[in-house]
Amino acid sequence: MTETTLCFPLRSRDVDGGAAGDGEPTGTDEVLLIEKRRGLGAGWYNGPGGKLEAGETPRECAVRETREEVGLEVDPAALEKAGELEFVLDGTEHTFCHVYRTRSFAGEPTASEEARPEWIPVGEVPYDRMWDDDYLWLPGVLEGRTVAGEFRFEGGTPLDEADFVDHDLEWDVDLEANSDDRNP
Ligand SMILES: Nc1nc2c([nH]c(=O)n2[C@H]2C[C@H](O)[C@@H](COP(=O)(O)OP(=O)(O)OP(=O)(O)O)O2)c(=O)[nH]1
Repeated sequence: MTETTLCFPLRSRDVDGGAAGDGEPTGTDEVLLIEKRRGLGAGWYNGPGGKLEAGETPRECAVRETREEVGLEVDPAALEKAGELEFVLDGTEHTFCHVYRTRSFAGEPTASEEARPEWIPVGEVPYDRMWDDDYLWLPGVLEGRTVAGEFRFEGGTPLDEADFVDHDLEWDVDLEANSDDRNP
């Protein structure tokens, strides 16, 4: 079983010209996604993230991966735990993923060998170019909700070539109580 993280940085954008065309600013939320260039899920959009290193907490991992992949410095204390997702492959737990969101970060996203970053309005997230389960949980996470989910895949490794077959989801769970961390 691999323990991983995902981090979804969010920002508000003021856009001129509301529906009424009265020039009133309208807020729209954007999320920083990456187009993953290599490894598991290459070619698909996702949040920055990756595998925990030895001795690292999930929160530390989310901060490090976001820095390494897109050069954004997120504030660990302000990372909000948004989800805990289990990916099961052929009946065996394959990956446990800690999901975070944040509005507190510094710097400008920059492309790396691993990732091409892109700010995308939350209503325009390209679910057809993401993992097959993401449309089930990411919209709620981007709205500020918390989720615990199990997603079952079949068809052997690698996980990103297996078929997504079914899932269980629980919303508005108390993740802080579970704590950051299955890591001792
Ligand atoms: N959004 C989303 N992310 C997923 C799903 N399944 C899954 O493993 N992930 C995440 C967990 C990890 O953050 C990421 C896997 O990337 P990774 O960075 O660990 O894998 P990699 O092979 O590129 O690893 P590395 O060589 O860079 O260490 O994908 C899914 O169904 N949806």
